[in-house]
Amino acid sequence: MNTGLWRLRVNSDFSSSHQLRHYEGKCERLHGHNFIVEAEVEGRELDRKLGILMDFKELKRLLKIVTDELDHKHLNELPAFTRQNPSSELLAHYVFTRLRELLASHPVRLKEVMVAEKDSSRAYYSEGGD
Ligand SMILES: Nc1nc2c(c(=O)[nH]1)N=C([C@H](O)[C@H](O)COP(=O)(O)OP(=O)(O)OP(=O)(O)O)CN2
Ligand SMILES: [Zn+2]
Repeated sequence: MNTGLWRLRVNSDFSSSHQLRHYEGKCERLHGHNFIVEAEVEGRELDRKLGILMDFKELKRLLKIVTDELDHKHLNELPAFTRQNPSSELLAHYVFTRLRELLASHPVRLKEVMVAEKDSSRAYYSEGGD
């Protein structure tokens, strides 16, 4: 059964402080969030014996490597965010780029990453237009 498209979605989280430079309002001041992250991969070929696209365990392990890089940090001090703001949008871009590097040897395509400061405020990043 190797037709069609499968998508897998896993999540992780991290707790960090940040401040949005140039923001006119309270978010310019130092504050923190318990960020939630989701990542979705897709692929067309299942492992024939196991019937899985990619082991959820492995996908979660790789996502956790990335969220651990952000956990309990002041995000503005990380090299990726000394010049650009650690907004949800740019955090989603950061996680996407790092996770895609870690997925290089796996037969899946990273489709989308979501970062949420809270359940009601989510930013999504993807590439390729679909
Ligand atoms: N598009 C974005 N907008 C905002 C971002 C962002 O990353 N992308 N970030 C912030 C701040 O981080 C701020 O901390 C958001 O705080 P929040 O508590 O969500 O703001 P509110 O108090 O207005 O939320 P309520 O849910 O209405 O209490 C701001 N914007
Ligand atoms: Zn914030």
